[in-house]
Amino acid sequence: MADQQLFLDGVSIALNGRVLLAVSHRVEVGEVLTVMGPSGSGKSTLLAYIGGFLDRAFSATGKVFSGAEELTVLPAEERHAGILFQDPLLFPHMSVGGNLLFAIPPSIKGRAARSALVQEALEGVGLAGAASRDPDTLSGGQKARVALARVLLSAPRMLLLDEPFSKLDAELRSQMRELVFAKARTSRLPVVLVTHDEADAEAAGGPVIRVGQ
Ligand SMILES: Nc1ncnc2c1ncn2[C@@H]1O[C@H](COP(=O)(O)OP(=O)(O)OP(=O)(O)O)[C@@H](O)[C@H]1O
Repeated sequence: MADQQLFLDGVSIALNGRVLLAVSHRVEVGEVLTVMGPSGSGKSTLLAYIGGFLDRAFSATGKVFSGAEELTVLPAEERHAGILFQDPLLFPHMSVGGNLLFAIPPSIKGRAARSALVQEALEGVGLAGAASRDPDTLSGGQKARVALARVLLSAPRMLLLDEPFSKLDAELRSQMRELVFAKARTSRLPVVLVTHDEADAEAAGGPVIRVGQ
């Protein structure tokens, strides 16, 4: 289901009768659309609308398409949005491999096939051999890589990034950006990135939308 452009068709989101943001944009495969704006301007809310988990406090109009398919008529679990937040949100009671196995769609059967996908995903983020590790023993940067591997294994149609680099120090941050954007290109996924950091927008290299100004 990758390889589909993401189309935000006249999306407008309001809170208590006031429009927070309005966006119309086609995000191409491998492209990163960066959304910037002050705190409270509705950036995370836009990702929630795309992903299908908008809180009822908001009212929204406009459609979201993945290729020709309208997502806004589908429940969140059928939209296949891959989301990364500030926090990697790994399950602490599972090994790294367990966290990754959990994300693989059930349509992929067979223990050996699933296990091979986990190994491949870990190699792809520079963590070969980490499957048996306990997430609590990983550094912040390593956890972020596991979260990336996990979201890619879930066969998403797009990546929605809610400040996923903001807790990393400068060097890790720049490495992680490059890795995420490279994976989006090779996995043929459109990306929406929410950030406060101009350097993120620059590294993303795509269009930038400024909201709440
Ligand atoms: N569940 C909710 N019910 C009511 N208001 C909410 C709810 N969630 C967020 N808000 C409000 O909606 C507005 C937009 O919030 P949102 O989290 O989208 O902003 P943001 O631009 O992502 O901010 P930040 O940069 O601080 O993460 C804010 O004024 C926030 O207080």
